[in-house]
Amino acid sequence: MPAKPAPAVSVSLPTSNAFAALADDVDLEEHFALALRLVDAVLDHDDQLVRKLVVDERVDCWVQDQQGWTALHAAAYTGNVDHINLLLRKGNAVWSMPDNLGCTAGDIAYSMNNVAAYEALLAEGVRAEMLRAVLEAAQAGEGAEDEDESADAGPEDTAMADGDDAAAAASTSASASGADADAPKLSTTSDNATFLASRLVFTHDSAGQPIALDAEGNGVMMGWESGIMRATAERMCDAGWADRKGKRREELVREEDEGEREPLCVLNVGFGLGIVDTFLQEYAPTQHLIIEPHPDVLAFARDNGWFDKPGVRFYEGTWKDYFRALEEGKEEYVAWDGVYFDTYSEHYADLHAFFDHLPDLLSPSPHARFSFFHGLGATSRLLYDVYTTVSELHLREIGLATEWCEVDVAPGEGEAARWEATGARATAAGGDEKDERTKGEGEKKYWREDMVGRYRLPLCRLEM
Ligand SMILES: C[S@@+](CC[C@H](N)C(=O)[O-])C[C@H]1O[C@@H](n2cnc3c(N)ncnc32)[C@H](O)[C@@H]1O
Repeated sequence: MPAKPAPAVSVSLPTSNAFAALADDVDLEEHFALALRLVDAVLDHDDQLVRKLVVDERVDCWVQDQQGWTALHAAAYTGNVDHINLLLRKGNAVWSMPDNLGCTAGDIAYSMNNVAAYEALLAEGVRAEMLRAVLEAAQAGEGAEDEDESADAGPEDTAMADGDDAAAAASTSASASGADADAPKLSTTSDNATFLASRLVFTHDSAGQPIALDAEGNGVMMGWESGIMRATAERMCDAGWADRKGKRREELVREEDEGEREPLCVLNVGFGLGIVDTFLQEYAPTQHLIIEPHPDVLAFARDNGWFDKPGVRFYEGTWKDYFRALEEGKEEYVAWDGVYFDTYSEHYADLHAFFDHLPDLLSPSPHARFSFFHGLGATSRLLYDVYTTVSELHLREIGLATEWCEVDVAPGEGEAARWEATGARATAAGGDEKDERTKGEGEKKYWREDMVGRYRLPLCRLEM
């Protein structure tokens, strides 16, 4: 956990665009010296100087010292809520800025047990992210209007106008045609179209667990996530359908045909290694639809017999394609008793957009449940708490109540077996020796258990 910062002796000048906002006649060295003085003034509890620097001198509160601390980190460390509020309201402090160890101010407050400071930063994060969602939705709406106006445009032009899809589709077509050699390289982890166009490797980690790696060596799905997937399937299905477990499928079908039992229909978005689908199969669902667009994942599923399982059907496309197909009447609406969402290289805005379809997807059964993989902001306590709250608020807006259950990810297994998210140690257990992706040195963790604690499993139901 973070230590008290060493005195700020020097700072390297960032190359951020924020400098564009500074007038030419401002002496930058002096500007940064003042900003660092602010960090010290906060640590010294010097209220007068803090106010003078923020209000009168209009010091830039986002400037970081050598440890990456801003004045906001310092205020979180001392637990001074007045300073936090002043920096956020009157300064231009950024609530989510990480220090050199990846800790936000909120993470510092949490580690110091500064409860009021943590709550102030959490409230700021929630406010900021709710506002961001509204702005993004408005922007996407404007994009849709532009799309209508340019109905005669070619496919690339219309794709440009479609919010998140736009950037992805436009960049894919640009790189495929080689039209824009200077365009920034998109990552398989953050751009869905780039991910879907890249090759995957299915191998094993050092503990012999199956893993799927993307073209940059990042884990798309890891066997150690089985605990989360088992708990998810059980939480989604046990309340209404536990008595299907262990029964022969033919018997269940007969009982359904004779009206003695309700059918069970489940929808899973994102197949990965098919782990959650394997647990869902324990309930022998009447219908089990899997939405999956990646050709390598589909081939993996086919090779492992998933296309031959009774009741299982694949929709081979993205979930956005699926909703388009529903609208165009190419797919039939089904009332789903269980819906699970766990895709890759998408953003919170995508998950939020998926939420909006839930009232049309979920069956009226009192046992119908929705869940999603909640790895949102899982590198920081504050970010994880912010996204837990924001997703719950967004679900409430569309009439879903959320219950959170904490899950220990890999009980009984050593720390080394957890959160392995790359092919770093894959070769030991039979990974492909020739593939560079299984030979990495570093281990990129997308989850920091030390910061975040246990996994939070969301379980959502329509409020009747
Ligand atoms: C993390 S894995 C899912 C793991 C799965 N829950 C399991 O238990 O094995 C994510 C999956 O989502 C798929 N995916 C990525 N983008 C998608 C999209 N836009 N629509 C649907 N599926 C998507 C990926 O190809 C991948 O198979």
